[in-house]
Amino acid sequence: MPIPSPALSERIQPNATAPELIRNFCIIAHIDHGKSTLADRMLQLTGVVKARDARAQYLDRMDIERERGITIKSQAVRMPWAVADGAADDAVLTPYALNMIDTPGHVDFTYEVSRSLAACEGAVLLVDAAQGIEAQTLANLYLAMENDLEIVPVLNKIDLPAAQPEKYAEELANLVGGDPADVLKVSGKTGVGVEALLDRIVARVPAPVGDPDAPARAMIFDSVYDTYRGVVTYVRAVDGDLNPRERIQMMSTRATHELLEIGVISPEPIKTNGLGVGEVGYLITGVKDVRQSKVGDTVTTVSTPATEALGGYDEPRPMVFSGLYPVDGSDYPTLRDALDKLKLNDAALNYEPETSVALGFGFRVGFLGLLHLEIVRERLEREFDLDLISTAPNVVYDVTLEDGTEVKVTNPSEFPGGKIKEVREPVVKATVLAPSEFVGTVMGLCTDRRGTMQGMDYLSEDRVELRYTLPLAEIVFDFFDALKSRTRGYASLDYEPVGDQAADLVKVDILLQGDQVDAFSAIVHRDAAYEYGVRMTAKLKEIIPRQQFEVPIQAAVGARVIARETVRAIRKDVLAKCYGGDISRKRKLLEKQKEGKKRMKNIGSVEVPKDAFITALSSDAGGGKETKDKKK
Ligand SMILES: Nc1nc2c(ncn2[C@@H]2O[C@H](COP(=O)(O)OP(=O)(O)OP(=O)(O)O)[C@@H](O)[C@H]2O)c(=O)[nH]1
Repeated sequence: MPIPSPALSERIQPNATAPELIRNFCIIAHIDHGKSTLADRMLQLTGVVKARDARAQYLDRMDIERERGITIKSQAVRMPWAVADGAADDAVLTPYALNMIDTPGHVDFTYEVSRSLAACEGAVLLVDAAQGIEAQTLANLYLAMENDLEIVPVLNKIDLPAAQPEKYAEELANLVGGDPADVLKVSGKTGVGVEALLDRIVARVPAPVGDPDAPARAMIFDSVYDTYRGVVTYVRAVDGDLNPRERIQMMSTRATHELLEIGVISPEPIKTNGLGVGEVGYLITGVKDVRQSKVGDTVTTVSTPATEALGGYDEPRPMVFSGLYPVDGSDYPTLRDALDKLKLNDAALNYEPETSVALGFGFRVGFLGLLHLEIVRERLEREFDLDLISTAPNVVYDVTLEDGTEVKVTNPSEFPGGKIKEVREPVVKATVLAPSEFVGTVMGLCTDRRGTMQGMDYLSEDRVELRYTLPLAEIVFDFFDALKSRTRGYASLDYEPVGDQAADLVKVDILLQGDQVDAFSAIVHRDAAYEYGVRMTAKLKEIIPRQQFEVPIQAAVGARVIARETVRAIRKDVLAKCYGGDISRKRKLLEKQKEGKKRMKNIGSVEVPKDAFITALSSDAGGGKETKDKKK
């Protein structure tokens, strides 16, 4: 006989914190498969968020996150959930504490995803019942399996008319192993099946294990800058315990801090007397900069320090660089202050001043990827009221000269002109999932973008997984856009950096009247140089206003000009007053005019309004395509 379901109010009593009553889990999903909606529903069901306080995507706190409907920073919430154990007639309710760690879903933030996963014992693998498995479903699943997490497969959005729960339950069961009948079917929107999912989490996700008597060790999986409280560090305690007023030490840097406050989020911060084995909560130390509290680092106490850190951590490594310039040059100091402030909250942000002939004073900024670039730019414009222009994004190149000197190039205009022995560029391992009818199309695109095929698998009859190695630079431009448009939006993409490779790359310079315009220099494959040159010169011809003299626009590789356009001079009609007259007089006037122009050309320089550069750059920048697509 099934155990009668207890009343909801009985199930959400405050709960104990013994490790065996704790379940730490996260939800992993492809973008837009409904992770945040499901998380909201869980918060509401467990009484953590009262219905009247509920607002869409409670966990996504940043304005940008809410507007775009994406999760950038992970957050952790504790929820009470009691489960009936024992026989039907004398069932007792056991109160559990469920810690839900919300993870970002976008490729740019894979490192944050993997740290959040390391803080859990289980993962709800959420798949849209109308879409099926997508590239990030796989990428996140593999990350979860690497972390030995118990996977709870779940189909979401079963309320949609287009949902095909039976078909995708089978696909999902094939992927994670198990019976299609075991795949839970829920709707985050209507709440159907969510209680059963909470019960399944308690039943399937293992309780945390750790040694309560060992020196304290807790892993940092997120840290956020708060204007009032300084840095708030989210940790998962593994061994021992952390208590208020203790001095703690960061194991990677050996820096020590006093613990001012310790607590859990449910869903607002609640102070507690400490964090023990398996618990997830926050620490406040008065540190003012997130770089002193690094994601992936291990926290221990100064009095009895642990000797071994928990796993390693990666420094966030910028993959994509772009120049950021204020449209109004006098905003430069504001931009500098704004970047300094943002950096307090974004350990991955990285910048140094640079100047450009065309754009004036600005910064070369390193980002984790294109979405990161766009978010930073948007926050700068919105939170600091700045008008910015960003140059086309590029990756980092390692250049070895013939004399053995090695140069790291983050700005194409600094690409060395001398004798080059080798240029290396970053490559990624890309996974594309697409309906099988598009296999040829996807292969064609990847080959065009210098990809090398690594493998291909059929996930089901009509869905294929293609694996390629591709230069990151090729993805940075418009790969995602091209992929989506060629597959009518059905393909999905995920990629991760896997090192670098030597490539035949050249720098294409754009010259106006013989002068190099730094903002337009680009590093491209030798075979693509001509096309880039022709495209840029044609575009500039359209936007550069006509001058008193002729302006040549050239694209050059080294000293060799590969493309040329000319902005015609405004020709004053010197013959206007010359009715009739003989041809020699006309010729004389024209000769004289030509002389004058030559002089002007020599002494004058091209006057190009900054707007023209801005137009050219903004229509060329590859940024933002992924998010634009997402917003649909
Ligand atoms: N019909 C229906 N729509 C849903 C359901 N769950 C989510 N949605 C919708 O799907 C869209 C994406 O949901 P989100 O919860 O923002 O998706 P997400 O996975 O959190 O997205 P990221 O945070 O960007 O990874 C939204 O428009 C939701 O309203 C559901 O169960 N049924």
